[in-house]
Amino acid sequence: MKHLHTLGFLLFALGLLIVPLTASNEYELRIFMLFLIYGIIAVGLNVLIGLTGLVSLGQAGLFALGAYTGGITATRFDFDILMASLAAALVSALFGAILAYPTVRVRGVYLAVITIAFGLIIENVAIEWQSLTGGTTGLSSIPSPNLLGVELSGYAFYAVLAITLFAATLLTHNLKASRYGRAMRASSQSEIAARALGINVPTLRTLAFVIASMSAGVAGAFYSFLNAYISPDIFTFSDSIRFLLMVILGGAGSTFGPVVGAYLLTYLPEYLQQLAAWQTFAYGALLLIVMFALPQGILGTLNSALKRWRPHPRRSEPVDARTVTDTLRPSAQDTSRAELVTRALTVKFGGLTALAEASIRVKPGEIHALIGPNGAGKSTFVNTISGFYRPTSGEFEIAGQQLSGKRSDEISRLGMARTFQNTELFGDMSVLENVIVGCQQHFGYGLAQALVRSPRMRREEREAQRVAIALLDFVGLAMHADDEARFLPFGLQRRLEIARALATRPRILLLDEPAAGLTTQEIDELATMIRQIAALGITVLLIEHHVELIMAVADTVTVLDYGQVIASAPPSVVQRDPRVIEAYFGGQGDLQPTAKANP
Ligand SMILES: Nc1ncnc2c1ncn2[C@@H]1O[C@H](COP(=O)(O)OP(=O)(O)OP(=O)(O)O)[C@@H](O)[C@H]1O
Repeated sequence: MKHLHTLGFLLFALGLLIVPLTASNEYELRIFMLFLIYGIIAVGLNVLIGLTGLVSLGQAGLFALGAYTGGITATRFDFDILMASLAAALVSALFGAILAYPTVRVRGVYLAVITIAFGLIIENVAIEWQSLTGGTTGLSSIPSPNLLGVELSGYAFYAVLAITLFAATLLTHNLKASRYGRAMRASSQSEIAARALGINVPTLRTLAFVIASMSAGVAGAFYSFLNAYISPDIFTFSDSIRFLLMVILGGAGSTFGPVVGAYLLTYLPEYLQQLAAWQTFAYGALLLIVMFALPQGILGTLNSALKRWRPHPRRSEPVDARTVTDTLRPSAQDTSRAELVTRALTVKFGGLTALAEASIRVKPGEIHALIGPNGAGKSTFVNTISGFYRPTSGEFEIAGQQLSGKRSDEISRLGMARTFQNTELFGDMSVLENVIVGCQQHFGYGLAQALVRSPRMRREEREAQRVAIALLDFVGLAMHADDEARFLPFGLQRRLEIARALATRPRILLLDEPAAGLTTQEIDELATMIRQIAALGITVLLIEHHVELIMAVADTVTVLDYGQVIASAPPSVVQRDPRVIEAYFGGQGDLQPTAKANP
């Protein structure tokens, strides 16, 4: 795929060089320049839609903001094209960040409505703020573009647009292949898993909004120079839909998809002009047909076909067995740092007390099982100490460090990793990528380094790959490294979740019902793996119903009933504790491995 992308960029550059030469008149060149401007919007919007999975129907508003900022700064302050587009980028980025704020709370259709409202507000402000925008008459006499005092002729302006689109495509391609793009894709597939791996999802979404807004803003400034005139009716809601369609039609998430989409949706209306009254109908019908036939968009479908057609790469790199130990041990070596203590932890849901003053001490380096009948509060306990629920009262800490009140991503970065009762993998990503997302919190490279693929970025990515392969080998999945995670059998998906959690280099690993749905042989293998993990110095908190597994591996068992801790002792003691037997069997039977623990 890497070589295909290089070839793609070469062909793209060649196309951008050759096409303007084929333009026989100024009109044709202008249409091509319009495509470049739309391409810049679509490429930026692709970061939002294709990577984070969020939808904006307000891009025309941001495009207008950029156009007015560019037009006003050029006419009033004599800004050249560089300064005007920088100003437009800044203003739109600011509005993009504001627009991103609600995304922390809402998604899906609500987010779409908010972005529509934003677009409409901008359109109306452009109409009403006459002294600045010229109202419905618009802003005319925008000077022809100049760069550092040199006027840009038709072809020179074309070159500026072409270079910008090429650079935007390259930068977003680099972003996609970096920790940022990977984290964006991960958070769109499972937000809770992303948070549990230390990813700050709201910040990431804000970044995607800002990138999409900046590119719309810059495109807007270019547009004001190309048109020399702007008015509110140029930036309508239907333009927002067109920009969205460019991304979806071309292939959301693919590198060149938005460029192809922008090309088609710039030229299609032109070609369809001959159909006179049928133009809009034909336009809509064509779009419908393409979307039905190619739901992943043109390049998205092509990419999938290529993946199927190409022989599946198998990793043959030798796995360095020491890597797992080297990676995991340093973080867990100082075992005193791996103690988890909760004090009178209480969680109430309305009138229901799910967890009642639960005080539990998980000693460093031990395998500590948390059991209890259905509804006892185990999941509530796990979700609270991993930062997904806020405790009503009480506190908890790792190695003396207070964690109550911290977010799930912060808790993950402080050394607590978890798996989920219902596996939460990033299904569309490869098995290897899933584990690399886990490694990411130890990366040091920043956004600028990601955008230019700096040597540090490449070094850290290579190192993460090495660690991820070693971890996959550890859980017996190395040969599946390049498979898509969703195609793994269930038992292997559970192992992948463990490898991914280990990639964060945790001090404490929470395993939430890891044996659920596994065969007897898989459970035996899981027991061995849990012991190996504990041997590395990592404290394991195991929430489980499977009594055999608990008796086989646990050093201590804590029993919850109606949210209260009713016992905490070695397994042999707990299984004879009358209170535990009462909780499970109403006073009859005993908690032997053959007994069913989850009635
Ligand atoms: N988000 C929530 N809102 C309201 N009530 C909840 C919520 N989560 C859990 N509960 C309630 O809290 C109690 C404890 O539930 P919890 O899921 O923690 O138990 P559990 O021990 O994990 O059960 P299971 O073994 O079935 O997973 C239950 O009565 C449950 O209905």
